[in-house]
Amino acid sequence: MPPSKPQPDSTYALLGRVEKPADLRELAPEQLPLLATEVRRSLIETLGRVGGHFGANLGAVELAITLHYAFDTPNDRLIWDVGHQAYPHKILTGRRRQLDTIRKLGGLAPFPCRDESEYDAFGVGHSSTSISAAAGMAAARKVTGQQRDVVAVIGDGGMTAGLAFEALNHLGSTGLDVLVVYNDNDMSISENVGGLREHSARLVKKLQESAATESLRNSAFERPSASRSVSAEREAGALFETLGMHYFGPVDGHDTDALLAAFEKARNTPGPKLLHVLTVKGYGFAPAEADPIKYHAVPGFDPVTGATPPKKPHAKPTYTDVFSDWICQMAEAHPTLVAVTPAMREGSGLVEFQRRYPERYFDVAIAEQHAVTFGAGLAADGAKPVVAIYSSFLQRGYDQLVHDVALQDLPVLFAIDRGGLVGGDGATHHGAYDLSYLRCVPNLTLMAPADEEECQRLLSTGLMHNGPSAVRYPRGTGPGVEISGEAKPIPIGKARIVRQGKGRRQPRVAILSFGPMLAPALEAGDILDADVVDMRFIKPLDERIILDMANQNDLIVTLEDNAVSGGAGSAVNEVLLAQHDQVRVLNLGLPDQFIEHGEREELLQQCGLDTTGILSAIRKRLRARDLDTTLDNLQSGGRGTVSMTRGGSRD
Ligand SMILES: Cc1ncc(C[n+]2csc(CCOP(=O)(O)OP(=O)(O)O)c2C)c(N)n1
Ligand SMILES: CC(=O)[C@@H](O)[C@H](O)COP(=O)(O)O
Ligand SMILES: [Mg+2]
Repeated sequence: MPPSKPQPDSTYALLGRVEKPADLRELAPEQLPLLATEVRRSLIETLGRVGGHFGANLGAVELAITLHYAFDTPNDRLIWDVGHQAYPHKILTGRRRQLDTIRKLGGLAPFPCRDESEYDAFGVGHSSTSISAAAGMAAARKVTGQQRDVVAVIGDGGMTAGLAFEALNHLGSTGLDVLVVYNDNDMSISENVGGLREHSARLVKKLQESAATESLRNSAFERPSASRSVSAEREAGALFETLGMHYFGPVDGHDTDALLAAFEKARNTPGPKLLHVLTVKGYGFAPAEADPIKYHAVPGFDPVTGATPPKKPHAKPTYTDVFSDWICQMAEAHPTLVAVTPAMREGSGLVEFQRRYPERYFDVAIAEQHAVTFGAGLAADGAKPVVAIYSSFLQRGYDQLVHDVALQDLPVLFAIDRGGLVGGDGATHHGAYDLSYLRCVPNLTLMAPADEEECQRLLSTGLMHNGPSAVRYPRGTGPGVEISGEAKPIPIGKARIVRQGKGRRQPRVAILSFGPMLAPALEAGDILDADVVDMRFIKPLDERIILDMANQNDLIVTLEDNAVSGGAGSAVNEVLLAQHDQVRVLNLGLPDQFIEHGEREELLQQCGLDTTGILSAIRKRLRARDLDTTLDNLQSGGRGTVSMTRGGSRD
């Protein structure tokens, strides 16, 4: 049966008729402001219920409408940078009715995703990729002979990254016809920082002074009127013009007529061009305009008052809170300690640190590569840098970590948050590879705490260590272990046996757990009467404990919330292959595939990394004929062979 046609929705006079951009193009330009109001209403109503990225979406409503109106999507390519502001685009491209599934297991992806819609021209999640991708598409158009426009939309935060500048520098010299829409709301997740931001802010101020400022609505914000001084315009564009881009703007990004006129003008100017658009983060919802940091992403809220659910009393601290307390405490004792964040102050737990030690706090903007090498420079000349960074964003600073920090053996401490599965942000944001990509780097001490107290102690271990080190912890809360506050360093490379099997069961099993997997490891260990070890260090490994466990057990199980390929389990395998030849090994971790979005617990279950999945994988391995054979072999005094099984998914 053909799919039934969606019925027009009477809740929304115009939006109810828009199932795809072609419907939108049937509307008259004068109808677009009303459509914008309806898209905004839909966003507020839906995200109030289910949560998600919010403020940036409210700010990009008119942009999404007018871009789809003016350009022939999906043939014309529309690339959203980061993609956290692409909900209006999803609404207008046939996904309005599924918006309440966004970020949930099996639901809409958190960001544009090529598998989800033909309108999602490029998959995103990490920032500042859009101009490079657009340039690539424009170059592809040239060699394939396709006819299409290519448009990238990038925010002022996204524009601070080296990658964006690399792309502009290249694009400007190519002559390729690409429109870059620079969506400037003077905000990153927190306040945007840096010279480009200051330049832009000066310009807006000048425009406001040079024209009769008009308050477009009854809002806390005032934006520049259409008339502006020629010199201000020239100044605004100078940087981009220097790089070879035609500069247009700035334009009021909430004025649909102004946007359409600007697109028309840009379209008639061939070559690489940049349209500077001024918007307000949270536009149209007063609480979000007043507090864009809080409403960047929300758990849900009251659609009238904006009130968000109160924090539960006695809620456990998150690992981010644990880090936050630790770094403030350490800063008191270590006057040369400095904190570095690439634009993730809130998420990385540095709000209080900045308040107390503003002179030792560095937000370097969305610039992970620079953050890491900046840390190397700090360390080279005697400061104690703590680079607080999300696991998946550190991927961008990998060469800097290897070349600038580790190779020179510089004492930079990486506080790596969001290790393992993060939940609703999905495949782009899971910290699924850090143990793999870090454990091969010489000189680096790599640690993963199993609980809150251990997190502080390992952070201190790293801080006291005269070489590069990294402590990697997950998003959200831990098991709720009481924190002593002493944050005493742990001897490097020392694991701890948390549970000793009583030898009641045969074959005997030892579980070597890395980081937050200790809780399910212990549950499984209780049921199997297994030895359970909290490894704490991925590098250097506690080889003594590994070999003892191999000598005392028939099966070694390694457990981690990192990719099983090349992860902590692989490190254990290397030790056993080199130094032991009579033990079976089962490696459990994330499978060799990209993990989608959903609740962290749901995803862990899907990967077979909850207690049930772990037990089932171990039992399957114990039942396996080759293990029985080896056991027979061992019992009869023969030599078995070391055999590795790589797990990751459920039986
Ligand atoms: C490489 C990378 N670093 C950090 C982030 C986290 N992040 C997501 S959105 C954002 C702010 C982006 O600011 P902007 O581009 O101005 O968009 P706005 O939210 O203001 O619309 C940041 C830092 C990311 N997604 N990717
Ligand atoms: C889009 C983006 O990259 C950030 O907004 C990210 O979603 C933040 O994640 P946390 O909620 O884990 O801080
Ligand atoms: Mg911004």
